[in-house]
Amino acid sequence: MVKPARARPLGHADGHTARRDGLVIASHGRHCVVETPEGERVICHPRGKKSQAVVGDRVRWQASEDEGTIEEVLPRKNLFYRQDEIRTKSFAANLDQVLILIAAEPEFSEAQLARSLIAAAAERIAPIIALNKSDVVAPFERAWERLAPYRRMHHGVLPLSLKASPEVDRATLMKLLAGKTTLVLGPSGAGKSTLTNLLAPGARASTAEISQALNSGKHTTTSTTWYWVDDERSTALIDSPGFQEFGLNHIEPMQLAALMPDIAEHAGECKFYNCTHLHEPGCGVIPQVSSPGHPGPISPSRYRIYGELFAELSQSRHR
Ligand SMILES: Nc1nc2c(ncn2[C@@H]2O[C@H](COP(=O)(O)OP(=O)(O)OP(=O)(O)O)[C@@H](O)[C@H]2O)c(=O)[nH]1
Ligand SMILES: [Zn+2]
Repeated sequence: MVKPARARPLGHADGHTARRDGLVIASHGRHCVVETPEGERVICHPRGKKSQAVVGDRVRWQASEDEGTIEEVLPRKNLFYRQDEIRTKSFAANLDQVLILIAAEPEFSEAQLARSLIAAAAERIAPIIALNKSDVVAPFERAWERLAPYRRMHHGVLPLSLKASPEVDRATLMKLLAGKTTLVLGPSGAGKSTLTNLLAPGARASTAEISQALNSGKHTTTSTTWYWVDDERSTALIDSPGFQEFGLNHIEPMQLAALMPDIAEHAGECKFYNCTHLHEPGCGVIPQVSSPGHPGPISPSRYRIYGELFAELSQSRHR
């Protein structure tokens, strides 16, 4: 329930109200919803630029009139964001992991998948890749095949069928998610709402309520929302749109190789310490790229994505 906080003086005789702890569970434009340790929800505004908070932030806030003011954003463990030419957009803070949900259909974009993995790696956030709709057999087989390079990486790929085997999938997911804060990302139609409804059945009603409170009835959607999976409030999912446009402008081109595990594995074998792995003689990466008649550990698609991103990030830096 989103309740306005009452402006009651808490503790201080000099008239100041006390600062209280809170967790940001939704944000929209400049205001956000803060949840107290007791589970009360309060609409808050930042005091200034410095107290601009994102979902997942731990904050100190103070009750004012009928709402609240964020006085301080506590230090973040990480901040997951994307950045394009125009703006930086934060997804969420203080994450334990990112669950990237794609599906047999609609066909997923490997470039988008790679980008989100790079963004997670840059913030040292562990990724889980799940491929949904295993019941749609032929498209699933094609998608599973396309994911071969990702299945070989440390995180692997988790097959799901959220519609056909919800109970089995719920149990599998709960083992991975229990006690953690997980950001769920994925293209439209992959099954994000299905997953959220399966794990946090009250989620839809709670979003509707939050959106309404934040927008005072206007028909705009909340951008990012936090859902508790359990009554004890130890396991959380964060739902966020924006998988489609995953700008990585905050990443240096020379950082890229280190953020792609299959390329990083061979990037230490290059002759030049500042090798871009694009054309240099003595490069340790290039000979490892698989080609017809020359199988190798780096898939051509991953290497192509590396090259495209390198060019994109170099260009955006030279403007
Ligand atoms: N065949 C099949 N369909 C599924 C499965 N999981 C979800 N779907 C269907 O896929 C469609 C999209 O699922 P949603 O959960 O709405 O997807 P979403 O990612 O939330 O999509 P947006 O709301 O557009 O972001 C729905 O029609 C679901 O019923 C599955 O395991 N198998
Ligand atoms: Zn190299």
